[in-house]
Amino acid sequence: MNAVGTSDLRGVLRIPSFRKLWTALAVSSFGDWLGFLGQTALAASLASGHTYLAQNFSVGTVVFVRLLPAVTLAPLAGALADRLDRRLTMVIADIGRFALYASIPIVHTLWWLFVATFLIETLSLFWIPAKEATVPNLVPRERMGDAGSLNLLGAYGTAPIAAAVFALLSLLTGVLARWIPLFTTNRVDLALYFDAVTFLVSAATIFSLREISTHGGRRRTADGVVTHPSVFRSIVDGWRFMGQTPVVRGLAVGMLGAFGAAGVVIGVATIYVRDLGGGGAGYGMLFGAVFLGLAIGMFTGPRVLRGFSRRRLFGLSIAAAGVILAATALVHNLVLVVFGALLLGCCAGIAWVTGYTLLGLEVEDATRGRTWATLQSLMQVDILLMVAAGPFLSGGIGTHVLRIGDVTFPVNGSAMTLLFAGIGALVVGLVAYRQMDDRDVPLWRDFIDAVFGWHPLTGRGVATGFFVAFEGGEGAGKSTQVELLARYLADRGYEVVVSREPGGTPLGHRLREILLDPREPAPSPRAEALLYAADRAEHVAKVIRPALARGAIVISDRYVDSSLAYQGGGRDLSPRDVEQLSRFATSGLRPDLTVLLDVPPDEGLARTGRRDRAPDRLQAEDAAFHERVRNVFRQRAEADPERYLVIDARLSAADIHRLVVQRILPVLPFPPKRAPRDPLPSTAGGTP
Ligand SMILES: Nc1ncnc2c1ncn2[C@@H]1O[C@H](COP(=O)(O)OP(=O)(O)OP(=O)(O)O)[C@@H](O)[C@H]1O
Ligand SMILES: Cc1cn([C@H]2C[C@H](O)[C@@H](COP(=O)(O)O)O2)c(=O)[nH]c1=O
Repeated sequence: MNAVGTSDLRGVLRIPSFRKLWTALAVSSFGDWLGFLGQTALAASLASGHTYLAQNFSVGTVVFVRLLPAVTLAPLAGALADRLDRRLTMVIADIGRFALYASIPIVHTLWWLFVATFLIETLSLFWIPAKEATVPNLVPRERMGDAGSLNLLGAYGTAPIAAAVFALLSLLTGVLARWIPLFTTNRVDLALYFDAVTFLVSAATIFSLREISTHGGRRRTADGVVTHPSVFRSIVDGWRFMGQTPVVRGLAVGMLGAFGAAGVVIGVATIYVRDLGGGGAGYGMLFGAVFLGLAIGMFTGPRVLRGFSRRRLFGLSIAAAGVILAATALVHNLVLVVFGALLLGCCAGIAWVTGYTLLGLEVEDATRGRTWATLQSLMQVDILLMVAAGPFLSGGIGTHVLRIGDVTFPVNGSAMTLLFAGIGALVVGLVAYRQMDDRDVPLWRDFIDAVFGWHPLTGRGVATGFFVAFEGGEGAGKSTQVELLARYLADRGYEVVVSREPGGTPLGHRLREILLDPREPAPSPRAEALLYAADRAEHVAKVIRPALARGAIVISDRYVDSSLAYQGGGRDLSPRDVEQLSRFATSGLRPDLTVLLDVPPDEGLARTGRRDRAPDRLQAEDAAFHERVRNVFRQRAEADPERYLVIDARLSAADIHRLVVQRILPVLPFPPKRAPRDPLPSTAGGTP
């Protein structure tokens, strides 16, 4: 899976498991769009003998019941999806949707159409979070942006195809009706049967995908026992998790703000174009420009700004969309407005694909489904409210003329509403930016680095670097492997910075003595956690971030996971407290890869015992302590396989080194700055 080298979308599709999942997504999204067209057409046709109002009402009711499950049941479905076997959930949801779609033309009544539509959408609520939570398990971390773009293509690019197929099937039905009387009475039956089959195809594709994780948000206690939190507990956790994690909070604020503004735009766009003197064509052009901009933003934005911090990009693109929307609202010229709509769509596209990618990368596997579902339901309520509120506000403001001297300016409610929406998006974007900012590098420098690949003052390359942490119990062989890897990469021309915790800085060196020297008075567990955090804060600020900003590879002997394992597991402090402390110390900096050297504690301790110095404070802890430490390390790695490489540390040092090199080489995001000292060995990871 890691061997995908190029950055194009086809590269992601070369990952067989992701290709299958994507095929299922595209087929079932196609089915969704086709189903929407079929359901609304059938609703109109079943009410065709009634008044014009009744026909509208029945179509409106279908749309309403389609949205209802997402608004009311999404968090519950997300929480359940995290607890269920993902593959089975998707297969059952697809088979259910097949049966329900096929039943609609058979039962052929309005009430069953409503009930079946509700049930179909409820099943989709289980399918979507299971799929969302699966993607990061199949795609390497650095390809998540491409995977997000492809998923969007699968989800929305199938809409026009579905519309074309629907039109073709309607024509075909017209022809068939000459011979088969069944098709005379109803012209959408064939489309609905065809649609049902698409879900069977999706079910079969998912069924063959063995790589999908079968676990959900199961919790393990320190001794490895699996426990199941209640559904209620899962939902409460999901809400609390969203509120307490700055990145997810920033994501939620940004997405809700952006969708709210989009809802307002959708609500008042028709009136706005009419106010500008445009007709249907102008309206079409405006929407075409937004969608074209969205596509451009989604596909080119993440590539052009590849080195730019995703967290920064998310808030900034929303803020930029807000500025463009507000400026567009003040321009009374349809051509300029269409141009503004293109730029607006571009920023919205970047924001969407970045937010989607961040959700996959920053939210833990166990809570990803529920976070996504909670966000989705909030966004749907948000957009519905705003679509309704937009025209209401616009109508309330009415139309006025502003006179300054001899010059007059039309002040219309629609434009004012767009102006407010733009200002709202700007504020929300800036709030999200502040919540999520993860870099000390000034924004302008980050931007120039990302766009041009160099910095005009320093002449150095893109400020991304690569960060590897080695973790494991006592005597696992971390220092040995850090040294081997550093030498290997430096020989290949990379700038490598080797460091360790505690003790990677002068301050850290003094803290290390206090923390580990058994002659020093033992700090209380909380004080110990704070001292490790202080060491880390200094290490990140003075060593790691500056090196990454230069584009170096940083290799650290221990990092955050050691605190979670030793203080959170060994000392039994609250893992959440330790995690928050670490996040504060690192301002969210996470390794690109963590290599966990897993060794039974007695074996590792025996290795350290061969040294001629006395055991330090933590080495001197009892066997149960070290067993808890090992369990936490293993649980963390198990929960996030994309970020971890777990190696049995009982292998020889040379074998371990070869495995590390094999994993790391394909994922390094940049070539070495200078030519290698030796030619590369023919097999990755030549024995040291
Ligand atoms: N794969 C290996 N197999 C056997 N012995 C090893 C292996 N790797 C390292 N060693 C030996 O084990 C001892 C501990 O190695 P090292 O210092 O690299 O581990 P460490 O994880 O950094 O230890 P600590 O946690 O105490 O800092 C050293 O004597 C080293 O030579
Ligand atoms: C970073 C970190 C370390 N520890 C412990 C783990 C080890 O016992 C020592 C470091 O010793 P080493 O020889 O350098 O491996 O410190 C910890 O308890 N918490 C931490 O965050």
